[in-house]
Amino acid sequence: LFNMSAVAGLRAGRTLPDKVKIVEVGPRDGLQNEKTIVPTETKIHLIDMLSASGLSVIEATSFVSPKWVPQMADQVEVMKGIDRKPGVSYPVLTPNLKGFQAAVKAGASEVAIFGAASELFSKKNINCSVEESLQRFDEVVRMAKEAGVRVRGYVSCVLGCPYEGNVAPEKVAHVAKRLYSMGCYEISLGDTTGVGTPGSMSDMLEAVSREVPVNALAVHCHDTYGQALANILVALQMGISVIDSSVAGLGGCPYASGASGNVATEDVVYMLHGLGIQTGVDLSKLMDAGAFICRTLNRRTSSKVAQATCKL
Ligand SMILES: CC(C)(COP(=O)([O-])OP(=O)([O-])OC[C@H]1O[C@@H](n2cnc3c(N)ncnc32)[C@H](O)[C@@H]1OP(=O)([O-])[O-])[C@@H](O)C(=O)NCCC(=O)NCCSC(=O)C[C@@](C)(O)CC(=O)[O-]
Repeated sequence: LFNMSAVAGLRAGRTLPDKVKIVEVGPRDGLQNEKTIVPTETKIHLIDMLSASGLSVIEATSFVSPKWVPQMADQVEVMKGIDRKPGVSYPVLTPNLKGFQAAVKAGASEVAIFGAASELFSKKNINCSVEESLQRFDEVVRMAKEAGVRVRGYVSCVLGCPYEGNVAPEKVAHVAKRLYSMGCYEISLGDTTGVGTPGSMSDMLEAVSREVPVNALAVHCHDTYGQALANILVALQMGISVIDSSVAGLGGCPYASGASGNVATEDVVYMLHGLGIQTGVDLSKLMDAGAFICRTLNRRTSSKVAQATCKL
């Protein structure tokens, strides 16, 4: 169904990966901003439907303050309730040691720390400066190493900040390098408000990949300006093979007003399969998961693929 010469053209002189790992962030990034509290059973059912679709990484919840993000207050029950499929990783966000300890107690074997390339965003999101956050994260990573827990690192605002505007690629590279040096196995670069374009994505990735090996990088694109798939294609062409996305395009960040959801996982999978890139994901089952959560939340899917095929 896809035009081989166009695919060959996209691949020309580039090394598009044969396989991509999708990090599904819908149950966490997608739901954290929902105004009404989503029942715990719904979250658990969504995660189980997502694992049944073949996704191998599903970010399940956050161990953050319930005063800051009330939607994630049932994190322990979610971790207890999910049917953990062998071979599937269920990372959770942990901003500090308190969150890390609670996550491990709840059975997490992978966590994510989340910093930013912008001072004001850091303050609004986790109530500390970028440097203070890196010191906190260092403690978390050290304890995680002792406990045999893998740590992923996020950098937010890599292509722009809702409070500071432009963010220099060198700033992103600096934070990414610090997270990688402390021991994060993967660094996810977040275009938190979806302002980036293929041009700014390419400039930023060039700067970051001078400091962090490209095979340790992931991109995390919000689709606010409709640029996410184009930006992801640029990342693939630059050798990145880990893509974050959210089923049905759920989400937005509570500390980045106006940010729409992540790029829809369905749309990413459709594009990757069209490029002949393996994901291990069954698109039809994934769309069932998207239809389930949209029906339950009474919201419209943001996935163009789901809209086109009427799996709403
Ligand atoms: C980091 C803090 C906790 C600092 O918040 P703080 O108020 O500075 O923390 P504190 O250490 O002063 O403690 C204040 C209270 O919070 C409690 N507390 C302290 N830590 C925890 C914890 N881990 N879990 C539960 N409770 C905690 C602590 O026990 C205390 O409770 P009190 O004595 O008042 O009853 C807060 O700012 C917070 O929870 N922020 C989370 C914000 C968040 O989740 N944002 C969304 C995720 S980031 C994102 O979406 C972007 C991303 C990753 O997707 C990538 C992208 O798109 O860019």
